[in-house]
Amino acid sequence: MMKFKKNDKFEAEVIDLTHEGSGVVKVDGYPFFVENALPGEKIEMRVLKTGKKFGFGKVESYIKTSPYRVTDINLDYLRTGIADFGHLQYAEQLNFKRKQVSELLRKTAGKVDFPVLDTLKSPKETHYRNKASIPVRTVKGVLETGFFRKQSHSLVPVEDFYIQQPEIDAIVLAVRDLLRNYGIKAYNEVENTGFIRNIVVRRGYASGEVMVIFVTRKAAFFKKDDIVKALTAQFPEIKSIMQTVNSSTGNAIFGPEWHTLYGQDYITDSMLGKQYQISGPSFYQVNTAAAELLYQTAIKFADLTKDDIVIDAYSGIGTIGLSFADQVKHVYGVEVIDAAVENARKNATLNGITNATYVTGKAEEVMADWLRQDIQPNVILVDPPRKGLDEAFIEAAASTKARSIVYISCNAATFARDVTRFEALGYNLDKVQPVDLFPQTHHVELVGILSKK
Ligand SMILES: C[S@@+](CC[C@H](N)C(=O)[O-])C[C@H]1O[C@@H](n2cnc3c(N)ncnc32)[C@H](O)[C@@H]1O
Repeated sequence: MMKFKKNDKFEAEVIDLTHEGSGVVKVDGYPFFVENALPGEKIEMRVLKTGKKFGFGKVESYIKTSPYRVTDINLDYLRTGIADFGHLQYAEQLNFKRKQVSELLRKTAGKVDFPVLDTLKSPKETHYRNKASIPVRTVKGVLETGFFRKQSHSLVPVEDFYIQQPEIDAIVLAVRDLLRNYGIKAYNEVENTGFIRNIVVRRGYASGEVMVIFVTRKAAFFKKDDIVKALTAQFPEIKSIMQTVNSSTGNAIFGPEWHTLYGQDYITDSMLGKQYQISGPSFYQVNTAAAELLYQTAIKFADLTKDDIVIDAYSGIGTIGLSFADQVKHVYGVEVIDAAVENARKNATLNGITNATYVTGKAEEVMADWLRQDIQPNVILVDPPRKGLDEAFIEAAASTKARSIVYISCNAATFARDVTRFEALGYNLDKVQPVDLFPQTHHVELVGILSKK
């Protein structure tokens, strides 16, 4: 039985860290999750909330602190989740991520002591993000840009986002000031009123080209021309200003309607020596330099030859397949977002690549079509979103008897689940390499390779 109630205080030892960066304290087997508490620390804790299976606590004071603690972190970064691992030294973040992958492989895939490789570190530990998606709300009567407090929709105003390129922060602030000056109303999600929901800024890591996207509740944009003129005069690196209209009440950022307010509907950046056009709705890895390491690892694992036919499933704008197309016979890509497929086709042309075919559709359906067309891949590379692979996709992929499945994952839990499915269909997990694409945060990225038994 839980013997504590709200506001009780007691001394406790922090024994673990959740995958989202909260410290874990256990009293008679009952866990409390505590923000800003690291394993090995001794704290005086105050109970915030108790539930049936777990509770939440707050550090009142530190009796002993961890040698791995970062002491000068702005606590708003932990509270908002902008950098929910920002209080842990970087080398320990890398260890924690490796252990987490290893633990999920044990729990979900029954792999005891699988030799997960040491996490490859990101070339940049802070200020690495090439994209910001910043909510706009009214706080104390003033239009503000910032980030939501964890598990809430209460906006904490932020000016230095710590993990974003500083050039992006400067543009967000300039947009905020223009919106204030022209009296534009921030979105109110409770009443579904107001105009500006989000400001999205994407900046090419190598090119420095910038796209600004206004996410609005309605199409009619008061003072649009003045805002566009002022912004482009201040930041000549802005090559594209877009508006997307999202009148839904859900959490999705982009709406179905897009308008080009200035310049092109894309920016160009380069990765691994190739040029890529990126449009507003398309996915593009947010940490370019670390993504290059991730792709290089995937390519090394695939051990490609000139005769290989490779499927690049969940291909986005083609950044993976096009980076190795000149080493293989043919690349077949599939991606559900049409604008991204258009980018991928254009990107193939831009880089003089003629042996890559891109199809719009769901990977699980297109994979079955390819089988019917007798396309016989030697290697299948997958890079799905967090929910992982559809069972129909796994069955179709395994039925090709491809030499290897190279699996890039942003969710080690669904990766471990899908590994068990592939293993039941004749594949063996050989290697797993975490690559840190998201320093200072709990997010884990990895590449694994499964070989035909
Ligand atoms: C993690 S991103 C990877 C994109 C690309 N490989 C890259 O590295 O930039 C996952 C991609 O899968 C796409 N996607 C989501 N569900 C899909 C599905 N069922 N079939 C095909 N693509 C899908 C998303 O639009 C997104 O572009």
